[in-house]
Amino acid sequence: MAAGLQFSGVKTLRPVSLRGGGSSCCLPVRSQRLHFASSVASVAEFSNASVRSCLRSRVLRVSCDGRVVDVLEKKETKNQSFGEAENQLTCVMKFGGSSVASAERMREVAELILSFPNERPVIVLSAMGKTTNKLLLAGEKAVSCGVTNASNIDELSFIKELHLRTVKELGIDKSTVAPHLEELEQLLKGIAMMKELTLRTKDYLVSFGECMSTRIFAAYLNKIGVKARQYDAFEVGIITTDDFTNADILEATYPAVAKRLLGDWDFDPAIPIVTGFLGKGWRSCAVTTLGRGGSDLTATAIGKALGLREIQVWKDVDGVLTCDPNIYPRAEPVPYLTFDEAAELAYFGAQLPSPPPFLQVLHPQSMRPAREGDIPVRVKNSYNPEAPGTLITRARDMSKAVLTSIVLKRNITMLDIVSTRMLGQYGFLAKVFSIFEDLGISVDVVATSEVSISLTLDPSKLWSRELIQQASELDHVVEELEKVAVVNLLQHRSIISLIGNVQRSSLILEKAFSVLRTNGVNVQMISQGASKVNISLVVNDNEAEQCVKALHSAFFE
Ligand SMILES: Nc1ncnc2c1ncn2[C@@H]1O[C@H](COP(=O)(O)OP(=O)(O)O)[C@@H](O)[C@H]1O
Ligand SMILES: N[C@@H](CC(=O)OP(=O)(O)O)C(=O)O
Repeated sequence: MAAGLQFSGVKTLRPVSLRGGGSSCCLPVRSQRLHFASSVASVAEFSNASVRSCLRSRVLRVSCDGRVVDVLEKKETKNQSFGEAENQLTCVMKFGGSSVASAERMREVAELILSFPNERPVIVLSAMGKTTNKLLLAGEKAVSCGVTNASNIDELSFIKELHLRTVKELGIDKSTVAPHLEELEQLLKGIAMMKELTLRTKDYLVSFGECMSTRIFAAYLNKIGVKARQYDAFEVGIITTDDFTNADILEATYPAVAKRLLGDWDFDPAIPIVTGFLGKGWRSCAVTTLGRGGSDLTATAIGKALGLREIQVWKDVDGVLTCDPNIYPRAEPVPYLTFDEAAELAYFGAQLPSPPPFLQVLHPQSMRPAREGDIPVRVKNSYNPEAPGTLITRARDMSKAVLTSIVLKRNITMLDIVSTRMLGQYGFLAKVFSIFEDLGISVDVVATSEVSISLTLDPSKLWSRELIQQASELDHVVEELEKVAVVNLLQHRSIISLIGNVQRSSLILEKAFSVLRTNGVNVQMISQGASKVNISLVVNDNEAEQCVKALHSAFFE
């Protein structure tokens, strides 16, 4: 089991009074910590100021067998802006790759953080600029370039140059990243020698991006007199499944992260600078990643773990927009969203991770921890902090809401499955879905009649596999389905998701179909999910962009 799951056995010398849920009790802190580990609700109790002030006393570190290892005194901290130890961590601020792409951007981000003197944030960072894409490309080249050429891979030179230039321009020590760059080169040589890049190695390879950006930023904050402490997510308690390149965060993460970050903050306050995107596989103990764009999920998971007031995700756009600005530049910011709307938007907005560019506004799973912890998420523009951005909360005034956003998911595989009537209706549906379950493939959009099912396959589960494996898996699905049905595999389809107030579905559909008819587009499948915020339409890939533009004009302009 991963080390982050274990409790280190930190306890205070005296009992504390803990109030929460209307009752109060008096227990040694060790018991409280074990108690809060078993319940997320108790994390909020742990954040309680009265508990904290008691915790900031002398602390015993004890070994697993109960021996006292050392006694720690809380240090007095002279901290420029985040000074008083009574002050607690207030929010998460996550900055994506575009926000920390250069030394200049890092300076601006530091200024931006300091422009909120009342906040004591946990900072989550992605890799600088396009570092993740470059690392993946370097890994792919290493497979076939030969050991002697591995050091000369263009992408490696680019990454070295970017990081060394950044530390130089920020006036911090080269040693902040030099050992990582050295190890990265060795890793690429290893890949070249093995002529193989496994998913596990891929995750280790890309982790260098976040490991370096956070070290640079923490060193820079310390240099300008703002006390900061760097954390690697895989050391801090982000525990995941072992699904390399697309891992899920496990429940054990929340108490583990709270224990580590709150414990350190209580003991010696310094702004935590945490690597986004990364985790630690609970069985393998190896570095995992949460899927492309996964730093958003790191941010919301930390927000939930610490029971913080707000989670801010800072992007290069003025918030969540009415559609992808790369498809239609006249897209406009959406001021308010519910978690449900944002989750659907993020899920159906997820793009193929390769080839680059790879642009999605929010990680598809990122709303889950925020919704579970009921913590507002604010999407802001780090290039334009004045813009109000988008506020995502549990509920919002829907009385005037019709359509909120239009989302396009391209390159989808659709299956038309018509029963051969060998099975009854129940047996047919059950058989079809059991085939998907057995093969570990999830389904996105479904429409059924008595004897047929049309569905689209969730590409994110397929993306994490090698291309050749994807093709053989699709063949396998079709082969299995053909035992009970006539199957038509349709590729190059797109899902257009209309996110909004589905209470007004007739109005939305009337308008949408009028636009599609005018544009001569035939919808091949339609589904209104139980979520009540999303109507999905499937069209041909080559018609999809034109449809999104026309729908945007009709609904928003
Ligand atoms: N509906 C949408 N609203 C806002 N941005 C979107 C949307 N759909 C796609 N995008 C793209 O997502 C990008 C997200 O911003 P970015 O700064 O790249 O985030 P991060 O660095 O956190 O991944 C935008 O630049 C934009 O191109
Ligand atoms: N660096 C990772 C994780 C991430 O979240 O990045 P960004 O916040 O720049 O999308 C990626 O590119 O996928």
